[in-house]
Amino acid sequence: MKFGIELVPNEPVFKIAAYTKLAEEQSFEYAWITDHYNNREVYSTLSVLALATNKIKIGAGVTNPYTRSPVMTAASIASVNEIAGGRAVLGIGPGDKMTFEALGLAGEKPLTAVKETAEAVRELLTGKKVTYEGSTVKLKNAKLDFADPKKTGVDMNIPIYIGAQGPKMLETAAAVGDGILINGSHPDDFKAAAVQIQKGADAVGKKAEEIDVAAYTCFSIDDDLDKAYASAKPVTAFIIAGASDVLLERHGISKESKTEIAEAISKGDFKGLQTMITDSMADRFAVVGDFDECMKKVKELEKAGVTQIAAGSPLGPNKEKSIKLIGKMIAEF
Ligand SMILES: C[C@H](OP(=O)(O)OC[C@@H](O)[C@@H](O)[C@@H](O)Cn1c2nc(=O)[nH]c(=O)c-2cc2ccc(O)cc21)C(=O)N[C@@H](CCC(=O)N[C@@H](CCC(=O)O)C(=O)O)C(=O)O
Repeated sequence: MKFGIELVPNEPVFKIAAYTKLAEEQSFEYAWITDHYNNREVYSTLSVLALATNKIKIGAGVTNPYTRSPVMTAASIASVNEIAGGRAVLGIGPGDKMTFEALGLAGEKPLTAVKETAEAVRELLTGKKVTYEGSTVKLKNAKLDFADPKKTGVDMNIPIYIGAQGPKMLETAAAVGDGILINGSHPDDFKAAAVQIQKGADAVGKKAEEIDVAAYTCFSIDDDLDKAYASAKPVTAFIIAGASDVLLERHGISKESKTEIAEAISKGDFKGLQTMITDSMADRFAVVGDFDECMKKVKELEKAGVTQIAAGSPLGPNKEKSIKLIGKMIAEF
C-alpha cells in the first residue's frame, strides 16, 4: 500500500511545505495539492514544495481542463518536474462544478475534456511538436521546447492520475490514467468503482491491476476518539451535502438528511452538525478513529482494491500529530 497526503492550500504555502516535509520524513510517498481558484495557486505551491523536499512525489490533486488550457497545465507541471528533479505527478479531474459558477465556466463535456486534456498533456510532455484535433482540445504544432529530457536531464514521463467518482468518469479514468484518485473512504465505494475501472481498462486493452487506485479520503486520526470524530464531522457534512443520490443510497443517507445537513451548513450551524452527523455516518465517509481503528479501516480499503491511501482533510484535530500517527501506520503496515 502506498501512502499520500492531500493538502488544501488554504493556509500559507510555507505551512503547506512544512506539513509536506514532515510527511516525507514519515515515509509518505505522495503529496497531492488541491486546485480551486479561491485557494493559493497550485503550481506556485508545488514549486515551493519541490524546493522544500527531496524524495516525496508532488502533484496537483486535481486540476481541471477549464481554468487552465492543457498546454499551460503541461508547461506548469513540466516546470515543477524540472525543479523537483523528476518527482512530479499530475491529477486531472472534471473540476468542482460549484466553483465554476463563480467563474462563468460551463464545464461542458467533462468526460471528453478530461480524456483529451490527459492525452494532449502526455504528448506535450514528450517535448515533440504536437498537433491534436479533439472536440475540446485543439493544438497545431505546439511544442514545449524545454520538455526534451536531453535538454533538462529530467524524465518528463509524468504519471497522470484522474480524479473521478461517477461511473463514466471512472471508466474514462481507467482508460487514460496511470492512476485514479477517488473521493471515498469506505470499502463499498471501491467495490462499486472496481466494476467501471475494469470496464474502462478492458476497453483499451489495459490490465486493471496496473492502475494505481487511490482512496482520496477524509482522514481523521487522533488518540482521543471523540476529538477524531468531532474533527471529521464538518468535512463529512460537506461530502453528504454534495453527494449524488447513488452515493447517498449506498451509504443509507436519506435525501431529507442531506437537505437538513446542507441547510445547517448554509446557516453556519457547525455546532448543530456535531449531533446531526452521527459517528456511524462519519464512518461511511471518513477514515476516522484512533490508531488501531484507522489501521483496521485502511486494511479494509486494501481488501477492497485500494492501492494508495491519500490521507485528506482534516487529517485530525492536530495535523502534525496526525501526520506522525499515519507515519507510525506506514512503518507498521
Ligand atoms: C463530471 C462528473 O464526474 P465526477 O467524477 O462524478 O466528478 C465529480 C468530482 O470527481 C469532480 O468534481 C472533481 O473535479 C472533484 N475533485 C476536485 N475538484 C476540484 O475542483 N479541485 C480539486 O482539487 C479536486 C480534487 C479531487 C480529488 C479527487 C477526486 O476524486 C475529485 C476531486 C459526472 O457527473 N460524471 C458522470 C456523468 C458524466 C457526463 O456528464 N457525461 C455526459 C457528457 C459526456 C462528455 O463529456 O462528452 C454524457 O455522458 O453525455 C459520470 O461519470 O457518469
